[in-house]
Amino acid sequence: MFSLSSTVQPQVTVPLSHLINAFHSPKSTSSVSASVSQSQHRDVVPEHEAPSNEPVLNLRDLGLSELKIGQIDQLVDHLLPGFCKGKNIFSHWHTSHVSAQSFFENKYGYIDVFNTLRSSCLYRQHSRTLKSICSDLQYWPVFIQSRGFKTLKSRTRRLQSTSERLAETQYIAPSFVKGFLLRDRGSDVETLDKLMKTKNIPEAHQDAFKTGFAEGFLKAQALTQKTNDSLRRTRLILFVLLLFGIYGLLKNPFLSVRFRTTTGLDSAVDPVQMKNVTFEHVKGVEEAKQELQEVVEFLKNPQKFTVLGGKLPKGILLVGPPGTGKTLLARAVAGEADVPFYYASGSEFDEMFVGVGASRIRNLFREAKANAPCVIFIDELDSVGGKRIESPMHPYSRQTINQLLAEMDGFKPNEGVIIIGATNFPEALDNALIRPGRFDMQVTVPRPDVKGRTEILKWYLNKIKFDQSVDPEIIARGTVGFSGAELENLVNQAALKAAVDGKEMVTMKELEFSKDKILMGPERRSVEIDNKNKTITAYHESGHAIIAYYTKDAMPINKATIMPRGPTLGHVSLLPENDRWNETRAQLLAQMDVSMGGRVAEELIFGTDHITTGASSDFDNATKIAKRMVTKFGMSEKLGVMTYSDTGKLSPETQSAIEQEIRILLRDSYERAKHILKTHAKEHKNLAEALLIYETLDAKEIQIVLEGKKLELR
Ligand SMILES: Nc1ncnc2c1ncn2[C@@H]1O[C@H](COP(=O)(O)OP(=O)(O)OP(=O)(O)O)[C@@H](O)[C@H]1O
Ligand SMILES: [Zn+2]
Repeated sequence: MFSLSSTVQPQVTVPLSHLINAFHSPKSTSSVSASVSQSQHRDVVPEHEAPSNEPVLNLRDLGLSELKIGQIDQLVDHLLPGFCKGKNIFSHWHTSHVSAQSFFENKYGYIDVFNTLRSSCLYRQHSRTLKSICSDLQYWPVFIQSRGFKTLKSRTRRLQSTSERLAETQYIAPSFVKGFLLRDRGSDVETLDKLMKTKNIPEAHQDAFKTGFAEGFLKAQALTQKTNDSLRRTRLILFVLLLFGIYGLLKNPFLSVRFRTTTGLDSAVDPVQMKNVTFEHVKGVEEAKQELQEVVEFLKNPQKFTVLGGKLPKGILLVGPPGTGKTLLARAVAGEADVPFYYASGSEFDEMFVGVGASRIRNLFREAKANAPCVIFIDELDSVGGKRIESPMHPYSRQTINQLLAEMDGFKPNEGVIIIGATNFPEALDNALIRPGRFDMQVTVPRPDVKGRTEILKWYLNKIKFDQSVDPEIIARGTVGFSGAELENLVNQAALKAAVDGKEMVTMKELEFSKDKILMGPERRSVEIDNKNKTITAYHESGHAIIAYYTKDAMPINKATIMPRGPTLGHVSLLPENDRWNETRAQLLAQMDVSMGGRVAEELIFGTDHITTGASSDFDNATKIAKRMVTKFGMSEKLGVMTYSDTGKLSPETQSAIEQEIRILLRDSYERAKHILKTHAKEHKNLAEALLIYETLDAKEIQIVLEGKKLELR
């Protein structure tokens, strides 16, 4: 039955919820008539509004929280004699709230405070759930004065026992799960009622039962607190992980490049130890290697050079076309001297953001100086050290180059830092960079000559399996103007071709094939060329070959083919015996004659009406040679030994004189070619027919055909 002592628990706020439970319990556990009376009562009460300025106090404030089981019963009995037996008050009177109260007052001589309390708080909004009412009544409106009593001792004991029990509960399930399970306090209160009813708990045990229930509630509260703590901890851990994640992403090479780009903080390049690259790896650039040898000596033993007070260059500028081995040489210098090698590309310093390029240069030099002796290599120096022109594309280039100049001035020549710069356009460099004290030593790295090309080809051929019949010199002769990188690529392509064809070794055929592919583009085997066009091409190409063969100063023939390749339908290749440093007038005229051979052949064999467009590039070539002979080489009697650079600015007379001379040279060449082809019409026909059968003929085969011998069938 109603018992305050059993519901009030020694904890600050909790007992109030249970107090509601206590108020609620007579209703739910009383007889049917009692509940009827209450429901009617509730019907009436809603019109009644409790005073809004009710003083509110919790049980602790009232001192009731410290009461032991049974003590509150006594207290209530004392204050309200007969209250505990007074259920008939609620059940027998079908009166309004006000009259019920005054009746009570008349009968007992004091106001029924509990009725007031019930009417103002509990039943004011009867449609609300028990749970919400419980939360409303965290505080108990009080109309009577009361004194509380507590002892420190009892309080300590209570706290102890609470924490002990809490600890027990914690091990049962994860705290956040408990938090969820125990959050619904309202339903707990309801459950207590039901439990009391359904379990038929004897009156003697009800106190203990309720105490236990209240303690459970306390644990739930403590667990909720614990859940909040653990959630906070989880959030903190997630935040720390997020920070780590962001840091990790920034360390990622791809993103860090972006990071560097925007901040320029970490721009120095890690040094690379270049032991495995030596001068032995760089072929065909003997002069450059000799010049760099003294730098290697200096890096190995700086004292030897400084004892006599001599100064070595701070900067060395490697000048040469792309792919000729400038980077390789710089690496070889570091490798020979066994010092760290710092690589930086000029374009890395070319930044849109102010100060970034300059700060990178600073970082690079700072690191290098700390690791001297060493080599700093700046590739594409022109992109950082170009002339300091104001350009919207490179707004801060001035700053960067100034920083580079300052850094180069900033260390003594004997500190052991050697800066090697490389460029394809030395003329584009800022003059301040190439004055003595900066890049004051220039080393030219030219395209390799035929000897150099042969060496480079041998070097790379030795890295693959090749047939003994391979003659690197022949390939070298046919690859005039190739750089080291292009020759390396040629050998590699030949190896790939051999692999595709299922061969065990690379032969001359694959090397020739890859040379033509690089020079003229890939073969177009799939192209269907009709017989008529094939025949025209065969006579056209044999025309070139016949002129080359029968002209004294023409280059030796290497090969003739009617296999379409790149934009051409066929071609004849000629090989100089050696790289030509100079060309004679006779050689130039011979080249023009060979070019004319194609068109002359078409005209002689098929007639003027059937000449084709296929000779246009031949004429281009011949015209260029004739023009240079007249305007540059002083090889025209009429115009004399004089150069004419900008023909557009010349007087009309001079212009027409130049034009006439070129015309005469070309016409004479055409006539000479015609004469040769008419003279060797038979050989011309034989060669064309052989080409139609074999598609490609090498130098030896051409010779056999032109000597009138039969070719062995392949
Ligand atoms: N003289 C050479 N001897 C051997 N290999 C060479 C030579 N020249 C070029 N190579 C090959 O070509 C590659 C590219 O050459 P490298 O990068 O040194 O040329 P580069 O002159 O620095 O070109 P760029 O001016 O384009 O930077 C080298 O790694 C090497 O494999
Ligand atoms: Zn031609």
